[in-house]
Amino acid sequence: MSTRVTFIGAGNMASAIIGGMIDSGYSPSAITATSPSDAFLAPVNERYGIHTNTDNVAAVTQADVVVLAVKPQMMKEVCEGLASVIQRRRPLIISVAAGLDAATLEGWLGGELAMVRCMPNTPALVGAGASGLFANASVSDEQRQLATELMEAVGLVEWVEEEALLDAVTAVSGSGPAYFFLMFEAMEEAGVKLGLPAETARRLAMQTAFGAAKMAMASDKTPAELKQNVMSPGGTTERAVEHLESADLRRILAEAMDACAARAREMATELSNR
Ligand SMILES: NC(=O)C1=CN([C@@H]2O[C@H](COP(=O)(O)OP(=O)(O)OC[C@H]3O[C@@H](n4cnc5c(N)ncnc54)[C@H](O)[C@@H]3O)[C@@H](O)[C@H]2O)C=CC1
Ligand SMILES: O=C(O)[C@@H]1CCC=N1
Repeated sequence: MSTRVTFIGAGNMASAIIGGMIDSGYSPSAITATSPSDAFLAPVNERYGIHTNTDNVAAVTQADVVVLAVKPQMMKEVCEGLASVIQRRRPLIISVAAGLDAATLEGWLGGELAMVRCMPNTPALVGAGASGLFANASVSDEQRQLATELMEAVGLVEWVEEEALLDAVTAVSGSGPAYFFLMFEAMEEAGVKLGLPAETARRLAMQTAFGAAKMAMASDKTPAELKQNVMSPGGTTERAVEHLESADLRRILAEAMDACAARAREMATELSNR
């Protein structure tokens, strides 16, 4: 029998992981998602044919794995409501919440548990996610393997051995899709100013990002070498890249990612003191 997975929350991140799991062959009948309102559940039910439930406690009574996928601000209330059934049943807990540490979640869930913290990203929806995972000391090798299999169903998995490094993962890949979407918006706008139809500029920008990522992943060369290969001496790319470097794109990105990781730490403090 396949592992029964219950998602608490059926929003962007849960739907992305569920969609990816189903595309990669997970049985919809082994997956349940919850939300307080049927309005959120109807789309995942119709789209994926999974079980849905507005009652969190009922939804975890048969679960082998419980994925906590509500907003960090909702997590305390949700965990406290689940504590007794979770302590009785002791499933593997996987939390995808940004900035909430395992010890705080265990406290809200009534005590020591096997817990994996996962920082996924929304491209999980198309099987191209990137997740950073951390396991607390109660997680067995078998459970680690289970978490790896679950998240590998929706993309790349990288384990980190220090929980604090999940904030760095958040800065790189958890929030990272938004940086690239921003680039698409900006490249489309700039392409339109140069005379292209918006749709043409958007398609070209997206295909270029896709091609660059695919090529970099398949190549033995470093990104610096691949960049150099595009930059003919005295040519067009050189001019553009010089402009990006002198406008300090690297510093801007580093500062944005520092701010992201700092916000994850700040959320941890704010939320654990509630
Ligand atoms: N959106 C993203 O790109 C990423 C989000 N995350 C994390 O995923 C978690 C969820 O974020 P999103 O999916 O973006 O939020 P969302 O707002 O799209 O989804 C939250 C879901 O929780 C449900 N919910 C609210 N109260 C509930 C309750 N009492 N019981 C059960 N369900 C309840 C809502 O109905 C909704 O379906 C957050 O903790 C976030 O930090 C992590 C990585 C990336
Ligand atoms: O913005 C957020 O807080 C969540 C966590 C990483 C991506 N989205």
